[in-house]
Amino acid sequence: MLGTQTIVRHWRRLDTVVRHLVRQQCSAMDGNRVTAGIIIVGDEILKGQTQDTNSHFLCRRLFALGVEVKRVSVIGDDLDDIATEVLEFSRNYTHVITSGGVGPTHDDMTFEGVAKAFSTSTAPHPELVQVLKDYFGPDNLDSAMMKMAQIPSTAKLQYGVHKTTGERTKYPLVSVNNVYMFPGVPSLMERAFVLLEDLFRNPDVTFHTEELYINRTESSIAQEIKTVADQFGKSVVIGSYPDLHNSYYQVKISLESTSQDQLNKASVQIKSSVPAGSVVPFEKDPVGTAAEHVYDIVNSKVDDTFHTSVRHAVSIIEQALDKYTLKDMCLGFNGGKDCTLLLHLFHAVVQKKYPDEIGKLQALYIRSRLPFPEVELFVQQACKRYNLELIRYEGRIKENLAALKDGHPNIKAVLMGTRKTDPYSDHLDSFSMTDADWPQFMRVNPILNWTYETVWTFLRTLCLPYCSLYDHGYTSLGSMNNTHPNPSLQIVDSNGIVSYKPAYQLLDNGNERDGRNV
Ligand SMILES: Cc1cc2nc3c(=O)[nH]c(=O)nc-3n(C[C@H](O)[C@H](O)[C@H](O)COP(=O)(O)OP(=O)(O)OC[C@H]3O[C@@H](n4cnc5c(N)ncnc54)[C@H](O)[C@@H]3O)c2cc1C
Ligand SMILES: [Co+2]
Ligand SMILES: [K+]
Ligand SMILES: [Mg+2]
Repeated sequence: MLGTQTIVRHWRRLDTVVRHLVRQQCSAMDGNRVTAGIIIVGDEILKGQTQDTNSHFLCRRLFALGVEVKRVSVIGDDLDDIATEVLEFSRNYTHVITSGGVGPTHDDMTFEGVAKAFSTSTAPHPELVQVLKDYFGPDNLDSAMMKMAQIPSTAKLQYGVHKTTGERTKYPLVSVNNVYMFPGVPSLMERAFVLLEDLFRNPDVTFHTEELYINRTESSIAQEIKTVADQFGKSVVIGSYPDLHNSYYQVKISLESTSQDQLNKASVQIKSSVPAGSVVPFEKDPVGTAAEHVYDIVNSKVDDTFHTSVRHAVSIIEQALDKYTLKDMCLGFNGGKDCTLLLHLFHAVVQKKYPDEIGKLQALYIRSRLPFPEVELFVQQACKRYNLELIRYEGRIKENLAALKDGHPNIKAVLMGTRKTDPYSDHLDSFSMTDADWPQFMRVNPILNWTYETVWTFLRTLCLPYCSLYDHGYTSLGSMNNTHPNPSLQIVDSNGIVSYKPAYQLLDNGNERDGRNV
């Protein structure tokens, strides 16, 4: 006798085989092609009041998923036009993606248009009604909003899944047959698409990609890149993206191909045609790879100043983590280069010690009287990047440390980016209690003996983001009223125009604080 489970198992296997055969058959018929048509819906686009950027976004993403976009159509908010276009696209392409016309106002007609294309009508979808209630709150739900739940009777709701958290999105996408109806607002459309893109992926096409980072202006290399792009034609798609605010490169060149071999050839070609030394190493995700890269340095056999400094700092942070829990500790963070590198080391050590559940690091930011907006912005960005719990005060350090004692009695130790060359710091040890007349905290100083040069070697070899002021000649940051670019970095061109070299080019360690009055 066969048990139920066995039958189910056999049935599943048979099902898999059948599916496989069907897929092979289909692939043979259409040569593994997955196609798409995009319909952009909106009067405002046809009138030139809004520029359509959604089709560009969709084309780029679909291409990367191995989907051939065959046609993009822009139509107005007209029921019959929508119905006609959707029906035709639906017959001709594997996937149809519409953008726009799914909102609550009278001119949003995509759902009705799609219903008409498939000879059905719209009706309130109970699950979507509930979603709308949860999303907007039952009190904010007027009849106009309820219109968004009026969808074709044969519609399906597609929920996206966040790739990192595995969480399901709150708001679903509506689809009928092979037609997927996205919102028109670019940020909403992009977010929804990214989470649902597996619906469209062509499993038979693999895209190989590479990115090259070049520290020259885009115009100075444009001709060389064009020559390579022309030579490889459609076999390697080459894109060029300037970045005006990156500390490491000026242009990102992206290469995409279905052939790894062709991709490699194009990459070699580009590297040999741009000026020597202009292709720079760049790490896109320094935070995610922090532990890996930091411990590579720690475990390497090299014994120069840089490696010894990193090794020593890591061991101090590890000792601190043996003595204190994450809740007992915070990092003194004011956006400067020293605590920026320390933040990275701290993150790396915690990532290594608790790989599964990296807790939130606490950071203490005592905002100065006149902070640079660049510093404020950088602190915000760092919080996001490293997922920091920011404790923020304003004014004098000593008074705010007293406030910290009251407000956060759990905090016993503060990691600090102090170096011996800082004022009043040459007597400090790796672990030093605050002075007797200060609120009592253990100051943990992992980088006391680091030199200016080592600080920059660390930041730059790990491609860490740092406050943009350092790229404009500032070498030490205080308040706006007492900090200037460092005079030894000044350059004056033949027209008398003054500019400053970046901080990491300062040669003499002795004059790091020359741009500060205090
Ligand atoms: C937690 C803490 C404890 C201190 N204890 C003492 C003490 O016992 N005796 C004493 O005389 N002075 C103490 N100070 C003041 C300290 O010595 C410096 O005056 C102050 O850090 C500014 O120094 P700087 O500009 O030379 O160095 P910076 O290079 O600006 O600062 C050194 C490091 O201090 C931390 N830090 C500096 N300013 C801030 C800020 N606004 N918010 C958060 N973190 C900051 C950062 O980790 C930074 O890397 C303390 C400061 C802090 C933040
Ligand atoms: Co700038
Ligand atoms: K740049
Ligand atoms: Mg400093």
